[in-house]
This record gives sequence, C-alpha cells and structure tokens, in this order.
Amino acid sequence: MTTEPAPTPDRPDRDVPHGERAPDDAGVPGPGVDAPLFTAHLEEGLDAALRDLAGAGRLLVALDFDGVLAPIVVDPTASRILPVSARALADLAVLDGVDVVLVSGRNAADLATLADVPDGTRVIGSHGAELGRVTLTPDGQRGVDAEALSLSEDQAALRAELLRETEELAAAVEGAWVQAKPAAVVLHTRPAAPEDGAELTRRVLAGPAAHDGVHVVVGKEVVEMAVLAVTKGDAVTTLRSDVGADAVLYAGDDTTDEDAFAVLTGDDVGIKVGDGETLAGWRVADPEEFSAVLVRLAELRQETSVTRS
Ligand SMILES: O=P(O)(O)OC[C@H]1O[C@H](O[C@H]2O[C@H](CO)[C@@H](O)[C@H](O)[C@H]2O)[C@H](O)[C@@H](O)[C@@H]1O
Repeated sequence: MTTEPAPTPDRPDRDVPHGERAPDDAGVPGPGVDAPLFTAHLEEGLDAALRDLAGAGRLLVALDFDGVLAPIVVDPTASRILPVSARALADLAVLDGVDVVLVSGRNAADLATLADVPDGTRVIGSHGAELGRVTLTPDGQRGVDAEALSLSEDQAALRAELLRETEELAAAVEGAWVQAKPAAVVLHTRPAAPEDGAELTRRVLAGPAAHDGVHVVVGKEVVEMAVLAVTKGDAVTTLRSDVGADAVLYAGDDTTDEDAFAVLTGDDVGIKVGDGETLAGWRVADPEEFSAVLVRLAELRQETSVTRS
C-alpha cells in the first residue's frame, strides 16, 4: 500500500510525488455517492492488522480530517470528505462497540459542517481544545454541540496580537492568508509561490510565533500558532479512556498527528496517509487509498458482529 499515486487535478505534484500504479492496483473505486462498497486489496499485513482490530471488544476509530478523509485542496472551505469514506464511517458508526471520532486541527464548528458524518458523531476540534458532537437538523443543517472554548485574558490578548502581527506579515505576500481559530492563528501559504511562502514562513516563525506562550506547529503549508497547549495525543488518550476502548485505529497525514501516533500501544493500528517520517506502523498513499481501509474495517467488523451474535 505504499505505492505512489499519479497526480490528479486535486492532487497537485507538490503535495504527492509522481509515480505509477496500475488502475486496479489498490481496488479503490473513484469517489461517487453511488459507488458500491467493495472488498479492497490491501497489503496483506495491513489487512491482517485490520482483522485483529475488528475483533476488539470496544473499538475507537479516531481520524484526522484534512489529508485523510478529505483530499488536500487550496481552499480549506472547499474540503469535502470522500463519499466512499463517508459511507464507510456511517456503516462503522452503527456497529456495536464502535466509536467513530474526528480529531482535527480545525475548529469544531467548521469540522462538523464540512464532514459528512452521522448525527451525533463526536468531533475533537482545535487539536483537542474543543470537544463536541455533530448535530443535524431534519432539513439537513449541520452544526456542532460543543462547549465554547474559553481563553484567559492573557491568552485572548496574545491571540489578538498574533493575528495582528501575522496579518501584517502575510499582507506582503500574494496568496498568503491568515485564519483566525478559537485558540489559534494559522498562516496559510499554499496559494502563494513556494519561495515566497517559505520566506514568509521563516519571518512568521522568527516573529509572532516566537512570543512566549505560543505553541507552534508547522504543518502542510501552514504555521499554526496556538495559545493553548493541547495535542492530538492527549485527545486520543482521553478518548480511549472515555469510551473504554480495547483498541484504537488512528489515521493522520500531518505533523500534529505524530502526537497521536505516539500514544498508540500494542493492539492499536496507526496509519500515516501520504509521505513523511512517521511513528505510525502503516502507511497508505492518499485519502482515496485510506477509504479502502475504512471500507475493509467496516466489512471485517460486520463479519465479527455476525459471528458474535
Ligand atoms: O488536523 P487536520 O484535520 O489535518 O487539520 C489541519 C489543518 O487543516 C486545514 O489545512 C490543511 O488543509 C487545507 C485544505 O485541504 C489546505 O489548504 C492547507 O494547506 C492544509 O494545511 C485547516 O485549514 C487548518 O486550519 C488545520 O489546522
């Protein structure tokens, strides 16, 4: 499952390296709401690991959003979960003893609105600072039921200062923009020319990001500056104990996900989506290939449930 995919319009060269793969190599269908569920041809070792995972008494499926469930795109508001993954998550969520949770750097409200996941699905936003559940009205309006994140006066002042300084620096670079999140400020450089984006990143790291009390993460064409010290690793540890999980599946694509991979233990499965160094035990090439993992896990868990009853 480590084959490198050929680029597509939504998957430009600088996100995923060029490579070759026979069209039917991974058994992954193209995205489409009507695509049938299928048995994917996963690497044998990964398939065996999923089989063991599917047999866990209580299974926590904790997943990053961007780059894992939704392909990376230039405009974050245009991100969408792949329909095959959405269906597999809906299938998993109704199975006995399975908890599906999204764990993202996005704020919880954005995440709940963008991710096409079942009503009541737990969402962990802002890298663990926000906990909530997706709400869905009868007319299809998505929202989140989450406790408002609270900052101390000092933290709120620091966030405001970070926003001011980062916006001032970003204004000089075409395409760069700044996202204000409840407990963080994020510099986005994906739309900028690569060399301008790299220079701006250096300036932001040396400037606002260097203030005391700022927790900095450099991710995929983003510099995230948070005023709260939370990690996805803490979030997964808390979730594991909250739901009483016997085993965890965690999948992520970016640097912040390494904190979550670091807290996985014996019976857990960690899957890195895409390139880059990782603590995860397994790797798939992209969100399309990851959708095959979810479909397979749902299938195996269904078989396990039938055997149990
Ligand atoms: O923890 P995640 O769910 O992976 O969220 C991390 C960041 O995701 C978003 O940015 C990333 O995805 C964008 C859309 O594909 C892309 O344009 C950007 O370059 C990526 O870094 C989101 O906008 C950030 O706020 C999240 O922190």
